[in-house]
Order: sequence, then structure tokens, then C-alpha cells
Amino acid sequence: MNKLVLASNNAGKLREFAQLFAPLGIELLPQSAFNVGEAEEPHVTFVENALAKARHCAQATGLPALADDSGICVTALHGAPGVYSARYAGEPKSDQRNNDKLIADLAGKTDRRAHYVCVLALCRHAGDPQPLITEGEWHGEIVATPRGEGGFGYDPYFYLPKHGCTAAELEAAEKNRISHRGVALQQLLRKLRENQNP
Ligand SMILES: O=P(O)(O)OP(=O)(O)OP(=O)(O)OC[C@H]1O[C@@H](n2cnc3c(O)ncnc32)[C@H](O)[C@@H]1O
Ligand SMILES: [Mg+2]
Repeated sequence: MNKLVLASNNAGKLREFAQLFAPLGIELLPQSAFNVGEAEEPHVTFVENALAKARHCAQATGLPALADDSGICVTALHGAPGVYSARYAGEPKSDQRNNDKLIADLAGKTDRRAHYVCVLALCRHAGDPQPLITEGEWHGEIVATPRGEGGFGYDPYFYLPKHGCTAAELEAAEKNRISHRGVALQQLLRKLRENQNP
């Protein structure tokens, strides 16, 4: 497999995947290059939404498709916003409004634990009976004051005690090395290698 369509319209994800794939010799094409419209994400689990997006894109392009369904799960909010992270504050999607709502919802709460989740689904074709699926998690805490300019989404509020900074203050390469997305992709590449050399 030397060509893969990325089933996402999120500019932050597209940037991170472009960096992650740069050394791999796999050409990664955004689904916008094929005029693929946004897939429905009606499900309550990351894995179901990731599969729906990958299948929709493979169907529309006739090429292998990789989808990322991700989000942030906050312990004190019983896992919210979870699969609804992109549209937590409603439509149209806005990182700023999502972050403002998250901070408002956490006002007065002392438990600030949160973790990012990323599920990747790779459909080699629309009818692939064995899509590759992997999951990564990244644990941190929500801080009330944003810090840093990097990353996207909730990153300026996602504090990493071990690093003493937020995800938005990390170098892009360092975020990719340790993030939910980076971890899920390393697992996906391992599975791909195992499939090629059983
Ligand atoms: O579905 P696609 O087109 O890929 O784009 P999306 O933005 O709608 O993506 P999701 O449905 O997977 O929602 C993921 C949301 O979770 C948040 N998120 C996921 N990964 C993140 C990261 O690495 N840093 C910051 N926020 C992240 C961010 O708000 C995303 O919009
Ligand atoms: Mg989405």
C-alpha cells in the first residue's frame, strides 16, 4: 500500500499526520483532494465513528482510507465531551467556544484529570472485512488558563505534569511522539508490518 487517503477535514490532524507519514514512503492524500463530503458520525463510541469515516472515504475514492476519531474525556464530567469533542459547544464547530464551555463546566471542580483518545481505522477498501483498528490514550489535566500556540483544539488547556507544560507548548515532533495519535499510529504501523510479514 503506497497511497492512502486521510478521511479527515480537520486541519490540525492533517498537519500532524503529514509529519507522521513524511518518513514512511506512503503518500497521504487528504479526502478534500477527492471532494469527499463529511461522513456522518452518529455513534457513541470512537471506534464506530472511525470506521464509519474510513469506510465512507474508501467507498467514495476507491482507495485505502485512514480515519481518526478522537476527543478528550474529562473524569469529573464522566468522560464528556468524548466523541462529541469537536462539537461540544454546538454548531458551527469552534475550538474557542469548545474550550470556553469546558472551562465553564469544570468551574469549582478540583478533579482536573482528562485524557485524549484516538482511534484509527484503516479500511483497505470499502468492503474490507478486516479493517485495522488501533487506539491511543494521552493523560493530563485541564488548566483554566491557556498556554502555548502549537497543536490545535483543546491543547492549550491540556497540561502534562511530567513535562511541566501544556500540549500546545510542546514541539510538534514531541507531541507526535507521545500523543494519543502518535501512539495509535505506531500501533497501526506495527500491525501493517505484521500483516506484510506474517
Ligand atoms: O472528523 P474529522 O473530519 O476528522 O475532524 P473532527 O475535528 O470532526 O474530528 P473528530 O470528530 O475526531 O473530533 C475530534 C475533536 O477532538 C479534539 N481533539 C482530538 N485530538 C486532539 C488533539 O491532538 N489536540 C487537541 N484537540 C484534539 C478536537 O476538538 C477535535 O475537533
Ligand atoms: Mg468529526
